[in-house]
Amino acid sequence: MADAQATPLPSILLIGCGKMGGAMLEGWLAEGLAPSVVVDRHRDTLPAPHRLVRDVADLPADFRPALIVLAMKPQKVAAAIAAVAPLATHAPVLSVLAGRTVGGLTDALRAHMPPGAHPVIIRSMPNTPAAVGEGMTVSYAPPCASAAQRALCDRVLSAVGQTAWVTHEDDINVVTAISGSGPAYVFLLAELLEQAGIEGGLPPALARQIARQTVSGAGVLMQRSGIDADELRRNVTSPGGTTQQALSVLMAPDAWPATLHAAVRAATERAHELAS
Ligand SMILES: NC(=O)c1ccc[n+]([C@@H]2O[C@H](COP(=O)([O-])OP(=O)(O)OC[C@H]3O[C@@H](n4cnc5c(N)ncnc54)[C@H](OP(=O)(O)O)[C@@H]3O)[C@@H](O)[C@H]2O)c1
Ligand code: PRO
Repeated sequence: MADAQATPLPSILLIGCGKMGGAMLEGWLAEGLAPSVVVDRHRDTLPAPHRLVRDVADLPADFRPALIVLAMKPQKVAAAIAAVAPLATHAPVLSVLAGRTVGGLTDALRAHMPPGAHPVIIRSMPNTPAAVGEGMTVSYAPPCASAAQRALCDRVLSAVGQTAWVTHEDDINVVTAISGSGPAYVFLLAELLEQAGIEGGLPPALARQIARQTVSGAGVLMQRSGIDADELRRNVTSPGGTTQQALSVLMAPDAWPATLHAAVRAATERAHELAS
């Protein structure tokens, strides 16, 4: 979260301002981003002094960002590489692309750089709660990244939530399957609870209200109390009561424990497949 004593947010080139790039940008704008440039085909407006362009071919010639953030779909990065390469000789590149490796991105950029030039790529996996300053971002910095470049990325990412670092790049794929994709699993839980309420005969508006507030209230309780999740679960579970009955279904070995582990494995494998 924002730290009043922290250094100001630097000037950024953000390429791709959709669900994830847009979520991070919300947080950065709220915290006073230095004059920056956003590249996106779909965004309509950006408050001054920031500049919005539709295509990397339209980057202002005078613009020298302190950090380049890649936030397009992994399959779309190739189209931006040639335009990014000249800027990446001066500024580190923070990639939030699922699966794409530091080595793959480095090779792609170097193909458009003078001989001997070496871009610095920091690979991060944020999540969309960044939009409200409650993100979780885990990053990997290769050995060629300086302490200052790493600190710069941490400053930018910690403006939109919590940060952590891993020392093995491969761990980012598991992180992707848990905290990167994880908000979707939680939102699915809210959807299913709402549907169950409607099927149980509740008015739809009430089913929606209780599902949403239960998911968000439980999250806030977990965060503020610092109590372990299993203890918080036991606090809800009266012996012989309703919760125990429900949990005997959900916690059966072939139910949530198996399903969630299989889901995380599937997402991790997909992150590996996207690697290049
Ligand atoms: N969504 C998440 O929860 C999440 C979490 C962690 C990481 N990520 C990563 O973040 C990246 C973006 O995901 P997203 O869900 O935010 O995708 P998204 O909503 O599709 O946003 C990407 C945006 O970038 C635009 N774009 C891509 N290349 C461009 C270019 N060369 N010039 C101008 N605009 C360009 C896209 O426009 P077009 O559609 O027209 O190309 C789109 O508006 C992915 O690599 C993903 O792995 C996402
Ligand atoms: N969204 C991206 C995906 O689904 C990466 C994590 C969350 O691939």
